[in-house]
Amino acid sequence: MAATAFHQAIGTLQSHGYFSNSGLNQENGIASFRLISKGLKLDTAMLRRGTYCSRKRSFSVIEASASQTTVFEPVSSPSNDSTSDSKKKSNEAALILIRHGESMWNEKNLFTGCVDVPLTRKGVEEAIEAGKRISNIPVDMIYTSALIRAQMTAMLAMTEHRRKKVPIILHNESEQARTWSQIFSEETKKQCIPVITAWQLNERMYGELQGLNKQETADRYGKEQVHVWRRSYDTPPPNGESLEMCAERAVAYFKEYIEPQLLSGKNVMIAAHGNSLRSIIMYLDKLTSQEVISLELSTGIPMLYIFKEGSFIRRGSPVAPNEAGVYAYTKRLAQYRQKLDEMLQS
Ligand SMILES: O=C(O)[C@H](O)COP(=O)(O)O
Repeated sequence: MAATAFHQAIGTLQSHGYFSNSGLNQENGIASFRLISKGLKLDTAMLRRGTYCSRKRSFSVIEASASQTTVFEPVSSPSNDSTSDSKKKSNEAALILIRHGESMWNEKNLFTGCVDVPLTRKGVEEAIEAGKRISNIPVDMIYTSALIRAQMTAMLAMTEHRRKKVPIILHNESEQARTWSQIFSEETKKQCIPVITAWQLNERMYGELQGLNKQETADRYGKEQVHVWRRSYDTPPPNGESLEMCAERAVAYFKEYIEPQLLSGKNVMIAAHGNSLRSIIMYLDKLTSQEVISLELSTGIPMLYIFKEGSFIRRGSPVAPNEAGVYAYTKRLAQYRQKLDEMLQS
């Protein structure tokens, strides 16, 4: 039955000119075809037999691909529901930065860098505690590195958010990943927060120090030399990245992809790493290469910035979900908190 319906759907699409002459190549129940739709040449879409049999669903798959949308458009929170461009420019937006919770190699005091290690139980608890602290602050989009310790931190923190939107990691690594992760309910999409993973936000690559014990390394090379490798701006560890080299990818990504979202009024959380975040904070706070040496970030502590008219105002770390100070920072945060209270009391 599914096969027949599948062929009917494909036939319908074919009759509407959705296919080029390449036709269909059906193996193992997978039909791969080139789509020519609405003048847009679409990448080959992979459809699994029986999943997209209904004609409507096939069109929705194509429309989604045609518009090249991500899985869903982030819905702006009450605090920034303005639409006109001029209002967007005056929008405030909250930016939350959070270094991942304690990792298993933090616990062992090993240099980690780009090695993909998970959180410890303490790191999980730190992430949940961080979520409590930001539970009343609006989050419309989440960016994490490609490393699991940052992704775990973001997802665990959001379990504590009072808005109860569902963070969903976007999969754009292939057309199939994009197609197979489609959401077919507009209402459900509104209850989701897109999570974008970016290697550019990965921890600085620690080169030949990765996996070495930090104390043993200091004993071997000297405390001063290790401090220079760990905290200086332009001195890389052996065959690794300096903070400057890390900034060249992390800050560039922030400026190109994250800052435009803030400018449009989207509230953003970034879950990343000690050094990739140091490089971003150096940009936000306009620190010199001398000042950044003393910048240290603890694991799992959220930091709040308010982005307004192109400037970043550092607001420190909310120490509690009901900390009055957090909501005194801007009217919009106070309004959002009030709407949350009303929504949860109704
Ligand atoms: O990569 C690591 O080892 C940690 O994430 C940060 O290490 P650091 O505090 O030595 O920069």
